[in-house]
Amino acid sequence: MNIIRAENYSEMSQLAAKKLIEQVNEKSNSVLGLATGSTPEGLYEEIIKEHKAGNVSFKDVTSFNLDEYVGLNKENDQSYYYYMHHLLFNHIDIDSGQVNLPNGDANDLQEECNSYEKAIKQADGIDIQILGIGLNGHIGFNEPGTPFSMQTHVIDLDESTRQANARFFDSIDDVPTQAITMGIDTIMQSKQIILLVSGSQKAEALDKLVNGPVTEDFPASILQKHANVTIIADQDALSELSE
Ligand SMILES: O=P(O)(O)OC[C@H]1O[C@](O)(CO)[C@@H](O)[C@@H]1O
Repeated sequence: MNIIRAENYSEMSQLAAKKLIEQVNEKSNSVLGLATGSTPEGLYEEIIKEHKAGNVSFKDVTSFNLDEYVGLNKENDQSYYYYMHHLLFNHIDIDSGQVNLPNGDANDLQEECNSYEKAIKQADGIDIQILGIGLNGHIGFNEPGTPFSMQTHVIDLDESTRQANARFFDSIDDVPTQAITMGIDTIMQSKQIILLVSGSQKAEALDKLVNGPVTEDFPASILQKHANVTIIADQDALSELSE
């Protein structure tokens, strides 16, 4: 794993934007895997800035997001559909027909998972996947104990994940109990992975990801087995990393 040390959140976001923009400028029809949560917000701000400065175009790009809450429709301001459109897609020239998120409001969730997985394969896989990490080691919404062999599936959210994400909702009762997420196998098939980590509260998770055993009890540990992973972390997140 390649580890890039950033001074702070802002530098982490700039370095990540640079990598993603390089990818798109090299291959205009890149397939991007995108993440939500607090961590990539700065990355999306940087991308918008660079796009507005004329340094990158997304008109031929396809995107697939990692996950979506079950039961929230697209208009719900807590859905990841809403997040992605408001924080990124509405501000760049990506074709709205080329952006993909799982539909957490689908009648048949299993069918939705199957067709999402199929769409990724039909796009010839993900060129570059952006990841954050949960405090419990989740990537996407693959909670501890999720088999590494899983493809896109419905997951019951850990109570700790619901608590961690409650900050975005009016109350913990409003946090969905399930999500659709790309599986670990789906994520591992990405050609390149960029994982962003910021803040001292993620320091222990980062150390476990890099130095701990590869185990389904800590899903992010599987990244040790991927051939092309870059971790971009800020000083606070790096504070517990044993060399
Ligand atoms: O960046 P945050 O908000 O700490 O979230 C960490 C991870 O949790 C998720 O938001 C899912 O809970 C992931 O998409 C994200 O990478």
